[in-house]
Amino acid sequence: MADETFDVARLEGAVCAFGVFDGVHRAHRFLIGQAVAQARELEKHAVALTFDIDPDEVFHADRLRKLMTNDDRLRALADTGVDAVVAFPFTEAFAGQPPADFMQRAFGAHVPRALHVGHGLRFGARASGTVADLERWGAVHGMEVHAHTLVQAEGSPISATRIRLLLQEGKVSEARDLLGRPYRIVGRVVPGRGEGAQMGFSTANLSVPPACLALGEGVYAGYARIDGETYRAAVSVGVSPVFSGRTDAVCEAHLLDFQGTLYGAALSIDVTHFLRPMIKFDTVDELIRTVLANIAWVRQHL
Ligand SMILES: Cc1cc2nc3c(=O)[nH]c(=O)nc-3n(C[C@H](O)[C@H](O)[C@H](O)COP(=O)(O)O)c2cc1C
Ligand SMILES: Nc1ncnc2c1ncn2[C@@H]1O[C@H](COP(=O)(O)OP(=O)(O)O)[C@@H](O)[C@H]1O
Repeated sequence: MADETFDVARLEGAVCAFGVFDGVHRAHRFLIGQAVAQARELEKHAVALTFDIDPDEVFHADRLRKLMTNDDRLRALADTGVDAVVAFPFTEAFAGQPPADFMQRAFGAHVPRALHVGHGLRFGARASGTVADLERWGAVHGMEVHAHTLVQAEGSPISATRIRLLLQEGKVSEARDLLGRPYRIVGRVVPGRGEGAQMGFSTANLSVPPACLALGEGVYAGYARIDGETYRAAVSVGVSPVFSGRTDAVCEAHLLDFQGTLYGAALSIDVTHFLRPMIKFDTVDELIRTVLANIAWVRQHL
């Protein structure tokens, strides 16, 4: 695991990969791999350089659908083979500077040896800074800039936006191909209406901020992790239409072979299969029969 002290002094002479890196998906990991390879060759530090929060949280909070929480993103970056992760504080004052000021503030005090970026990178006020700006600044200050074409899958670039669209449609296995790992839901278990147990299947209600639920409505299978233990799980995403008005849970999970209480626990679920859309059943009996059949499917296939 890399150093997570986020000390900007670590940029001095380092070979950096620079980006937001939501999802830390395959194209991100390729880019970071390029930086790590050059760092090893030059015997310099390899640094993943990012922001502490996703810029979209500041500028597009309304339509935000992140692939990862910021904590998970920083942890995943630390796990890519770099020596350190450096996160700039993403404030409007810092990120909203004209490109020239941004580069001076970001890199002026501790000039990196090289910066690896995606060729479409934008930064600074109104995202007006481009790779060409970085190259000009780099030429003056002794910082190489390597702009990479994004890794492609099935003829088009892998991007966080593309993965978000797949997830919104419930296409978890296509999303997994691009992410390089299953999509993960992270949340805390909160009390629900207390009716699940009577229906024959307890469900842990997960509190997940809408911005952190990129997955579309539907019923899924996956692996839930709690306190280092893994359980197979049947998961519903979206407010139950049968109980709409009486529940606001956006994610519920039944953990197979778990007994006990989960209230307050941090739960993560790696979602591996789409089972079916959410259904507005006419009767609760029909709902119970269908969910029990979904749970049986998970028992058999996972
Ligand atoms: C695997 C699974 C699938 C579900 N599918 C549906 C569904 O298709 N339609 C629906 O209205 N609710 C669905 N639910 C939600 C259940 O109705 C809900 O878990 C139940 O009402 C218990 O709620 P409570 O925990 O708040 O008491 C599903 C729940 C799970 C765990
Ligand atoms: N196998 C299980 N899967 C999920 N939650 C379980 C399981 N066994 C026990 N629980 C506990 O039961 C709670 C859910 O019970 P439930 O009757 O559905 O009420 P609630 O309305 O609080 O969701 C969970 O939050 C968890 O603490």
